[in-house]
Amino acid sequence: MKIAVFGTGYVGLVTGVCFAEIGYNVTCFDIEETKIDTLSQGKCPIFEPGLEEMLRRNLANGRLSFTNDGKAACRNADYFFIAVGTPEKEDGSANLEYLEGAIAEIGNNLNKDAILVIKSTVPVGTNELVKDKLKAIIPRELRVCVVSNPEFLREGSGILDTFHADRIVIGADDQETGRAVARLYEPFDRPILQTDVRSAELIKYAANAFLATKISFINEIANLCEYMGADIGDVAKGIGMDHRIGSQFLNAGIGYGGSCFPKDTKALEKLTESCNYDFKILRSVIEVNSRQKQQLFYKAKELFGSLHGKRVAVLGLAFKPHTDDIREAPAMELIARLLDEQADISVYDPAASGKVSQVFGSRLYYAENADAAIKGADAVFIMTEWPEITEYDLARYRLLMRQPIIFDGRNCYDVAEAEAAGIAYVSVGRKAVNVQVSLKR
Ligand SMILES: NC(=O)c1ccc[n+]([C@@H]2O[C@H](COP(=O)([O-])OP(=O)(O)OC[C@H]3O[C@@H](n4cnc5c(N)ncnc54)[C@H](O)[C@@H]3O)[C@@H](O)[C@H]2O)c1
Ligand SMILES: O=c1ccn([C@@H]2O[C@H](COP(=O)(O)OP(=O)(O)O[C@H]3O[C@H](CO)[C@@H](O)[C@H](O)[C@H]3O)[C@@H](O)[C@H]2O)c(=O)[nH]1
Repeated sequence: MKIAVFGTGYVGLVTGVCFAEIGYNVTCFDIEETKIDTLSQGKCPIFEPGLEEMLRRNLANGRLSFTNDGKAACRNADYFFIAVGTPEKEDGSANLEYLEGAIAEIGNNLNKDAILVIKSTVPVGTNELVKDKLKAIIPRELRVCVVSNPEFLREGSGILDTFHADRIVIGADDQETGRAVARLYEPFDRPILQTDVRSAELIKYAANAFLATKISFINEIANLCEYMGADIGDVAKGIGMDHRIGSQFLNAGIGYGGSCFPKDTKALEKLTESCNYDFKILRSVIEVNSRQKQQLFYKAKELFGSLHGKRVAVLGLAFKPHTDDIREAPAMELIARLLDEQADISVYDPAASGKVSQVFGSRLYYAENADAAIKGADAVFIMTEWPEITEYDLARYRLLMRQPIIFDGRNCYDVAEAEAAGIAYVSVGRKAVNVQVSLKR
């Protein structure tokens, strides 16, 4: 049995590697030649602990291979897993051009009956369009069934999430095809939910929209805490202890980023237009997030008046720890604003500096470590809660900065400790100490 995976981005790579790990024969195809070359040499272009070892192991045992030859990838494949990107278009809707490219490649090279499984996040109704497109290209005697199998892994923990998935959703209009895909997943021994195709497509958007809602909700409560003199740490803990609410995704901060929540919430909003439905909560979630991303900057502006010529250090650039992904990272938006203000910026991230330098080039100073970034700074912004940043000794800010002022978007430090250390400390949803600032309304 042969599995062909289309797309070797994060999802495609983790899917291919994990299927090989449980014993399947997997060929991964991508249109990017350099990516295929790198992967064929056992080098992982993505930062994730453990992924490169698993990649190498399965290359060596012959279960995993990479190619940019579409014909070779398709030949004799029983299952096609589509994991190409579905990025945001300018109007917020999902761009399906990569999906269309993959479908054309498969349609033109198919040589036997197969099952096509769509892992990419796609608007409701896309699987049906894919089915129609394929039907129009493939030889009449061949049969391809299309199945929706949305992916729920998180960046940085993709392998763990695959082997410990809360659920595997399989949407098929033909029960037998759905069961065939379910059997493929049996070795993972995780709960499987079989649904119709449209429900599976919507589950993906609904899950991301719900998680984004939880984040925007707690960020609004954090803002209320600042106005009302409460502490978001205690409030989040107090509500999260109710099992009906749950404690996860209640970390207030500088808004959600990454390659999924921002694009998928906007795509779902766009999708509601097609049925003329006003999804009021979702619209607010998006708005709240965009305002939240600006809060720390506004607080700094209020404090300094002008940031022109100020030495500013940004600690943490990735949209979250344990990844080098900077897509929609709050730090990127902050840096753009600081550059507009003509601040003098040094940055540090354990993994993402290389990617940031491809965007901002020599306009930033890329420090080797946190010490070098904050040395001589007038202000520090903490944007990603990497362990080495959350564990960074408070006393070093006093020692190394020109004046110890921290804008902490991830609530890394205890407020009382920052106060006792004589640091001007501004965090989210907690009282500012040794300084006075207010929120942007
Ligand atoms: N990144 C995540 O954590 C995550 C999690 C769940 C779901 N998703 C969804 O999964 C999909 C893929 O996400 P990603 O982050 O892996 O994307 P990505 O943009 O990192 O990678 C997509 C890959 O597809 C390749 N590609 C484009 N056209 C192709 C074609 N015709 N044939 C073969 N390969 C082609 C690109 O070269 C690229 O390597 C998206 O729909 C995304 O929304 C992503
Ligand atoms: O309490 C929280 C939790 C997360 N975030 C932020 O939310 C964003 C997304 O975080 P996370 O969900 O951990 O990362 P992703 O890798 O983007 O994963 C999400 O997006 C994927 C792509 O669709 C889905 O598959 C996953 O289930 C879903 O969690 C990041 O900016 C986090 O900083 C918060 O601000 N507060």
